[in-house]
This record gives sequence, structure tokens and C-alpha cells, in this order.
Amino acid sequence: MVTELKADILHEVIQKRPVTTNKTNFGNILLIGGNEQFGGAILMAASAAVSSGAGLVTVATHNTNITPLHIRNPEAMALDWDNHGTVLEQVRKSSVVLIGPGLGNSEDAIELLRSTMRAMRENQTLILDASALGIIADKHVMIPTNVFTIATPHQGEWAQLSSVMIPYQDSMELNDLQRKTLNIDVLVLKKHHTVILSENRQMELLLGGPYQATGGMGDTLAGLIAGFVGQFAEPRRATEAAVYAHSAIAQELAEHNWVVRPSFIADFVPNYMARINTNLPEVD
Ligand SMILES: NC(=O)C1=CN([C@@H]2O[C@H](COP(=O)(O)OP(=O)(O)OC[C@H]3O[C@@H](n4cnc5c(N)ncnc54)[C@H](O)[C@@H]3O)[C@@H](O)[C@H]2O)[C@@H](O)CC1
Ligand SMILES: Nc1ncnc2c1ncn2[C@@H]1O[C@H](COP(=O)(O)OP(=O)(O)O)[C@@H](O)[C@H]1O
Ligand SMILES: [Mg+2]
Repeated sequence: MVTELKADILHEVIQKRPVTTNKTNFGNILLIGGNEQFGGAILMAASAAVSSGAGLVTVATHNTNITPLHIRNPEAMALDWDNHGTVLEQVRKSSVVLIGPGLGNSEDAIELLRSTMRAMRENQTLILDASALGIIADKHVMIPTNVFTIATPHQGEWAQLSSVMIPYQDSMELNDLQRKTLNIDVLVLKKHHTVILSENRQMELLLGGPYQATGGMGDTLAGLIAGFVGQFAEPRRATEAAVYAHSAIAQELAEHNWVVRPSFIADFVPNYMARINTNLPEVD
């Protein structure tokens, strides 16, 4: 049975930070993507991850994207993805790895995806988006069973990955069967009224609208999920909260904006989260 995803998820997931805490308690996030053509995709994911409060954010990308990344987000660290050894070292150190936004499908991109998947271990979370999903479908790459995996396809990507064609994607039974077959722990099937499927849990988002139909909207969501999973307990609930917040913010911004630029969402995240659970010390 599909249940409506409601605002309660935010209060459940977004927890006030203990005063004595430090950056190592909020996730060591690695974002891999952004070739020469699609640098913006990984930059938008990075903005969302940084804005969500992730403890440490590192971006492995094509070297042309590193200066733009630092101009937009000096908080993020950067690696040239041609240095495979250094990238894999960072994969091993990370709590959450997002791969796919703007990754492309070159031979190098395929090899980077394969080696990233091989390097990951039980206590880490892997988020697969965009080009990573296309490569998995095209090259029949197996998703590792020993890593907690979240996949965030739009309907076109899900059709390619699961062979469930778009008109049949209303069937949660079919989607969930394919989710399990593909070794995906949490499936975020993105559309108008996104659904989130995981073991014994099916949630549907009833927020959001066509003002979100613009390039980069999914890249921003992927970065937000990475940031939430890195800093809040329980990756399924953290994913659901990120999906809810992303569209709730878009809906709020759409009251005064014809379309909602994905970067505006990232900029608005800290303010939105503070309204859920403020980090200000309590007053006696
Ligand atoms: N500024 C940037 O650098 C951007 C880069 N992007 C990157 O571009 C690469 C290709 O991603 P795309 O998703 O554009 O293209 P793809 O070509 O992978 O997928 C789009 C295909 O799926 C079909 N489709 C069916 N349902 C769809 C739906 N609900 N939403 C979108 N397409 C649907 C389309 O007709 C099209 O054939 C990815 O790596 C992505 O991250 C995009 O995210 C856009 C912004
Ligand atoms: N008409 C719509 N109603 C609600 N949400 C939408 C609509 N169109 C797009 N979205 C949302 O925008 C995002 C688009 O993701 P995606 O297609 O991966 O974008 P991109 O790859 O360009 O970043 C998803 O979260 C999707 O649910
Ligand atoms: Mg996308």
C-alpha cells in the first residue's frame, strides 16, 4: 500500500545538533560526476549537499569544473577524476558516495563507476543518479549487494534500467519487484508525485509541480539526499525527508517564481531546515 509522504518526516529526521559537535559527525560525502559538457550537474549537486549541512563535501570531477566549483562553493574540496587512485582512496574514506550527475558515458566514466562500486564496503551508502543509471542499464553492471544503495531515476531512466515502460510504472508491484532484482535498497522514482520504494515501505510525494521541470532539478535532489543521508540516522527516512524538503521548497518558491531555478532551492535549504528544527541555543 502506498502512503502519503507528509511533513512529519522532516521532524522525524532533522535533529537539532548537539552543541559540542564537529564536522566529522555530519558525513564525509563524495560526489562523482561532471564531464566537460555537464559540469553544471555536479556543481548543483555540490551546492545542495553543502547547503544541507553535510560535514565534509568532496567533488571528483573533470578538471575544467574545479575552478567553477570553488567559485560557487569554496566549502567543497575537489579532486581531478583522472587521478583514479586518489579518487578511489577518497571513495574508501567516505560515508556516502553519490555518482552520476553529469558523469557521461565515456569509457573513463564507465571504468570510474565500476571501480567505485568495487571499492565500497558494508557501512557506506551509494547513491546512483543520472548517467550512472544509464551505464548500469547499458553495460549490465551489477549493483553490489554489500552496500546500501539508493537509486534516483526519472521515468526515462527507470524504463531503461528496469524494462518497466512508462505506462506500466503506475504499478508499485512491478516497480518494487524490479527494485529488488536490481539490488536497490531505496528507489526514488522521480516524476510528478515521486514515489519512494524500499523494503516493506512505499511512500508517495503529493507536493511539487511543473515549475520543477527544468534541467538540474534532479541533480539538486541527488545532492540533497547525499547531504541528508550523511548527517541523519537511517538512510531510508533521510532520503524521504530530502525528497519532501526539495519539493516543499520548490512549491514555496513557486508562489513568486514562474520556474524554480534548482540553485535557488539549494540556497533556500538552510533557512528551510532551520524552520523545522532550529540550531540556536535554547533560551532559559
Ligand atoms: N547543467 C547540466 O550540466 C545538466 C546536466 N544534466 C546531465 O545530463 C545527463 C543526461 O541526463 P538527461 O536526463 O537529460 O538525459 P537522458 O538522455 O539520459 O534521458 C532523457 C531521456 O529519457 C526520456 N524521459 C522519459 N521520461 C523522462 C522524464 N520524466 N524526465 C526526463 N527524461 C525523460 C527523454 O525523452 C530522453 O529520451 C546526465 O548526466 C545529467 O546529470 C542534466 O541533469 C541537466 C542539467
Ligand atoms: N511536473 C513536475 N511535477 C513535480 N515534480 C517534477 C515535475 N517535473 C520535474 N519534477 C521533479 O524534478 C526533478 C527532475 O529530475 P531529473 O529529470 O533527474 O532532472 P535533471 O537530471 O535535469 O537534474 C525530479 O525530482 C522530479 O520529480
Ligand atoms: Mg537527472
